[in-house]
Amino acid sequence: MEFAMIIRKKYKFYAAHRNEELQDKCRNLHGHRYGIVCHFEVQRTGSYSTLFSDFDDKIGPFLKEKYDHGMLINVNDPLYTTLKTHMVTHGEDFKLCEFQGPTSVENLAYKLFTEITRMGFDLSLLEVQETDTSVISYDREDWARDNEAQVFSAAHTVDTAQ
Ligand SMILES: Nc1nc2c(c(=O)[nH]1)N=C([C@H](O)[C@H](O)COP(=O)(O)OP(=O)(O)OP(=O)(O)O)CN2
Repeated sequence: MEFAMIIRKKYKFYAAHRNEELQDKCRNLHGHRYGIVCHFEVQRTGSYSTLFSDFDDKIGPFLKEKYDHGMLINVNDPLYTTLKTHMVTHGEDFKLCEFQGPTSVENLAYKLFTEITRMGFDLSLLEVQETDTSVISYDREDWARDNEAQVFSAAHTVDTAQ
């Protein structure tokens, strides 16, 4: 007999960003320790369902490579062009994690949900913690709505290269 259950896995990465559209302290370049909790729906047929390592072997390295010690940046933020110019003129290679819209935690959740789903995992809920006091819970319905609304106008250019 097969039945569904949930496995919860936690990850984290450190990244810089800013909220260029907000008229407060969040406009400044600053950093966060982003805490990610993935709720995966898995099928259980015996003593084991999906092994923890099946998640860790893919998601851990992905977050390390694409996000950790990088900068989340809206490609429409003028700072993006400035950083790209700096990289060319100074021969530096910053880790820029490109968003097609503001780097809000809501948009980060959308992007991560998309990327993790495209890896073949069945996410039912994603929690993203940006600060000590703020966590968002983002589920399948949120993702379906965001896809429908095309939250990023070029939403489906999300980079999933691994
Ligand atoms: N709905 C959202 N609100 C805010 C977002 C967001 O992505 N979505 N982001 C921010 C900023 O990134 C900010 O860094 C976090 O702000 P804040 O909660 O004010 O963080 P603090 O830990 O500094 O809170 P204090 O209570 O002032 O210590 C803001 N809002």
